[in-house]
Amino acid sequence: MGLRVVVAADIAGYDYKEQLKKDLEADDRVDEVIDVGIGSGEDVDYPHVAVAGARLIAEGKADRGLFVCGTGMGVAIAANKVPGIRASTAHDSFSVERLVLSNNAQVLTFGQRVIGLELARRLAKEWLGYTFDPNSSSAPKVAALESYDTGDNSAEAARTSCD
Ligand SMILES: O=C(CO)[C@H](O)COP(=O)(O)O
Repeated sequence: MGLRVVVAADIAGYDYKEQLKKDLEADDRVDEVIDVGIGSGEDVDYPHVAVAGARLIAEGKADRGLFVCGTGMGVAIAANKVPGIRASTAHDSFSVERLVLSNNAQVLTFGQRVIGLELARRLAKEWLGYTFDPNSSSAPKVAALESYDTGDNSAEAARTSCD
């Protein structure tokens, strides 16, 4: 089964979002692209579109998010406000890989004012190819993140590497 990817952008990320959306729609690994805005002629600030997109993932209606604003940082910060969501900007190949394989992040963000369009398109393609391995050495660290999110303090009680 292919991925359901939600895309979102403010006005500073709109042009990239439109191109990335086309790329995703043409990609065999993607079953569905859900666009939560902004649409043409709209102007909605980044916190609102990013939270709307992240909520779809938290509710199980989408698997991943690709969000764009001027820097990528605003949409990432906003998406991370939604419990269960892990989002970050990544503008290089290694970071995109680790965002999935280390952090099991559902949301990748780009800054339209920071990264070139062709690099963003290439990184988005690479991103689709990664799948988190729940048996990897990164899994307990992601579980610890989740436990801080839910307020379950079991991971903090069992922590081994920060003392
Ligand atoms: O990049 C943004 C937020 O991180 C956004 O697209 C522009 O925000 P602003 O600099 O506050 O206008």
